[in-house]
Amino acid sequence: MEKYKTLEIVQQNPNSPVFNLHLNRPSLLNALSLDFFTEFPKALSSLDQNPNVAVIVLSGNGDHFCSGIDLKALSSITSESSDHGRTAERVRREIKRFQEAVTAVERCRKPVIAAVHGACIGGGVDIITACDIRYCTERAFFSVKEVDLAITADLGTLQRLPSIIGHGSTMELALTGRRFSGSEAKELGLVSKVFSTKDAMDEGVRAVAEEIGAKSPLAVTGTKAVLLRSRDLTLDQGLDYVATWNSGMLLSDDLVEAISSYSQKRRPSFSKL
Ligand SMILES: CC/C=C\C=C\CC(=O)SCCNC(=O)CCNC(=O)[C@H](O)C(C)(C)COP(=O)(O)OP(=O)(O)OC[C@H]1O[C@@H](n2cnc3c(N)ncnc32)[C@H](O)[C@@H]1OP(=O)(O)O
Repeated sequence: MEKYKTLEIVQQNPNSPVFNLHLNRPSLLNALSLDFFTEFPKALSSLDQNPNVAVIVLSGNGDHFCSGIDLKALSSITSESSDHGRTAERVRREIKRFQEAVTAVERCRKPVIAAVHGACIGGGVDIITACDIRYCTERAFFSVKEVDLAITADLGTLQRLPSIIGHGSTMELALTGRRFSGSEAKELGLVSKVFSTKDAMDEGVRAVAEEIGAKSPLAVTGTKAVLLRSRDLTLDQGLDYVATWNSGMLLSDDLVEAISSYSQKRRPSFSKL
């Protein structure tokens, strides 16, 4: 397994297709450094390419999920030179690079589940809104904090959060930057479930991930791909897209196995992707 400065990949059980990806700068509450934006897409791509991986669980080492952009990294990308045009072009390129790093979660064919405890602030919210499923603990707290740093949030929250919790709630959270709790995140639909403790969340999320990991990899990756694509299409275009997708993917060994295991009353067994 590759080594990273800001991340850690753990396979808890060698027979399991569930891999954990940990944000790993716990002394700085997993603040997102420049290295993170290079390493995160690399780590996701390596998990995506690894046939032993079916599901990825993203969480934070230490007491918090993520305290947002590393405030030192932020000052390094905005440092001024005398040429405003060139400075602006460089800053734009950096923002695009950071955006691509977050979008790597969506580019990964395999489901990525966010498990949030403690703080999930700014860039942390950008990351979890790109994830496929979100859970948190009772002590988790969230903030779309950018407005308080005089920043228009630019790594995906303003684009992805509305389709998760609606335009009005996104506007209110992004304009106020206020902190909200795990239970409010559940009420809003940002997370699917709130667990009482981190241990309970780790166990509950692992069970969900194992359940998804035992399903047809073709159907799981197809579901992720089609749902994400359909978000940005009209209904008719989305239906057309899935018809074309399934004309290529439906007639698979997985379909034969799903039907025969059902009639033989046994658990299906699918080959890796
Ligand atoms: C181009 C732009 C791209 C992206 C932009 C993204 C925007 C954002 O992400 S906006 C959000 C930025 N983050 C914040 O404003 C959060 C700052 N942190 C906090 O508010 C608090 O740390 C806390 C999360 C509420 C937790 O508080 P507490 O438990 O009291 O811990 P602390 O003592 O404050 O922190 C411990 C240690 O970590 C350092 N630290 C925390 N957050 C960051 C950070 N984001 N960047 C750098 N360092 C951070 C903090 O300074 C402490 O370090 P010491 O050396 O011990 O002082």
